[in-house]
Amino acid sequence: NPEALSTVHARGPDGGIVSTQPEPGVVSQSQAASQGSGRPEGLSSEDKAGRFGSGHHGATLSHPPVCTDVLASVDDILCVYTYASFSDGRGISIFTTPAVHEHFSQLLERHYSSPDPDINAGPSKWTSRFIRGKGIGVVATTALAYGEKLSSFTPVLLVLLDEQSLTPLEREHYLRTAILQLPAPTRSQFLALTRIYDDDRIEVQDIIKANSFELQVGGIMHLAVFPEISRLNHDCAPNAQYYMQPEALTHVLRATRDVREGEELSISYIEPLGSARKRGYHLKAAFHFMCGCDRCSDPDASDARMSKIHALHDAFQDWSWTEDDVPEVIGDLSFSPPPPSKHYNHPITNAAEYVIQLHNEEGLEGFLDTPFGHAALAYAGLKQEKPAMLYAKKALKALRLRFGPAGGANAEVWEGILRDGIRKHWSWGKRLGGNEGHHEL
Ligand SMILES: C[S@@+](CC[C@H](N)C(=O)[O-])C[C@H]1O[C@@H](n2cnc3c(N)ncnc32)[C@H](O)[C@@H]1O
Repeated sequence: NPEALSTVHARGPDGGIVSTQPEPGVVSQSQAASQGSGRPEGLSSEDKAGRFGSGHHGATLSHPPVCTDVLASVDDILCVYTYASFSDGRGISIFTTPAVHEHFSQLLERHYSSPDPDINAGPSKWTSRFIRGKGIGVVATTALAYGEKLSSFTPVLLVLLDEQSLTPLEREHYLRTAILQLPAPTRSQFLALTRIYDDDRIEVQDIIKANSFELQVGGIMHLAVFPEISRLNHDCAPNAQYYMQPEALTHVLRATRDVREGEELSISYIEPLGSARKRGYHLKAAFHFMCGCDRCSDPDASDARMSKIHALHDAFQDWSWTEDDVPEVIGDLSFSPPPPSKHYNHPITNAAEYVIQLHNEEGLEGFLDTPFGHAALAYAGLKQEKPAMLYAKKALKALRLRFGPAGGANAEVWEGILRDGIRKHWSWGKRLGGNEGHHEL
C-alpha cells in the first residue's frame, strides 16, 4: 500500500537511512561474529559461535552481518548477510534469521565447491530491448524449441517474507545495506530495475515489489530478485515458464512452445486459468498495468473457452459416472479430434482431446499437465492402453516442465503408471458401462 509506505516515520536503527556504501573487505563468518559493527547486542557467546557459524566452510561473508533487535513476528533477529564473491563476483545478499542463514550458507557452499557452468551463464538466448507499452522486455535471439532450457539464475537478493515487525523505512535501511554491499555491477543492475511506486525513500522495497519471486530457503518463504529474469514481461498466454530449485537456489526458465527468433519472451505473473476480469484485476492491483495480451484483448472468447475447460475438468474429476450416464457437458459435445490424435472415437476421450485443444487455442501449452492427465485416465477408464500410456508420459513431461525435474506432488502417480503399466491403476475400465465388452480391442 503506497499510502502506508509513504506515511511512516523514519526510525532507522542507527538514526536514518544508510547513505554511504559500507567498506568492502573480506570478513570470515567467525571474524564477523567477533566484530562490533552491526552485531546485535545481548547475544550469548553460544549464539555468536553457533548462529553466525564457525567459518568452517568456503562460502565466506564479505561484510559483517547487520542485524535488527529481536523482532516479535519472527521471535528472532534478522540480519543482512552478503557474499560479494559468490558466483564469480555476481554476489548475493540475504536478509533473514541466523538459523535460515546457517542453512543458506550450506547451500552456497555447494556452489562454491562444485560450480555449475550453466548457472548464471546467460542470458545467451535472449536480449532485452524496449517494447512499446511495456517498458523493457526480452526477445529471443534464436529460434527456441518446446521445453528448451533458457536460463538458470541465482538471486542477487533474498528477503524473508515478513512485513510485520519493521516499519517500511526501518526495513529499507537493512535492504539498502544488502544492496550497497553487492558488487558494483550487480548493484547497478538491481537499482536500474523497474519500480511500482517511484518513492525513493523505499526504493529497494519498490524494486522488490515489481520484480520478486517467491523462493523457499530452508523451508521458509523468501522474496528473491533475479535481475535478468526481471526484464521478462507478463502474458496470460506465456511462451516461457519457470520453476524454482530451492536446494540449488536457482530460478530455471524453459520455453513452453516453439518460439521464433525475434519473438518477445513472456511468463505469466498470475494464475492464468482464471477469467479475464480476475486476471486483469490481479495484474492491475499487484503490478499496476493493464494487460493487452491476445487473451485479454478478446475476453469473451477467452472466457468461453475457460468455462468449457473448467466444466470439463470438473466432469473428469468425478468418477461416479460411466459411459452410460455421461455428464451433460461431455454428452453435449460433438467434438471429433483431428486425425493425428484420433486414438479412439468415443465421446469421453473426444472430450479429453477437446480440453487439450482448448488449452492450445488459449496459448496455455505450459499448463497441459492436468489435461494430459485427464486424457490418460479417460483412455484408461475405457481400457485403451496405448493412448493412456502415451498421455501418462506427456503428463509427466508437462509436470516436469512446470515444476522441475521432481515434477511436483502428482509426478509419483505418473511415474508409477509408467513403471507398472496402466492396467493396474484404479482407473482401468472405470468408465465402462453395461456394454463393457463392446469397447474391448
Ligand atoms: C518485472 S517488470 C518487467 C520488465 C519491465 N517491463 C521493465 O521495464 O523492466 C514488471 C513491470 O513491467 C511492466 N509490464 C510487464 N508486463 C507487461 C505487459 N504485458 N503490459 C504492460 N506492461 C507490462 C509493468 O510495468 C510491470 O510492473
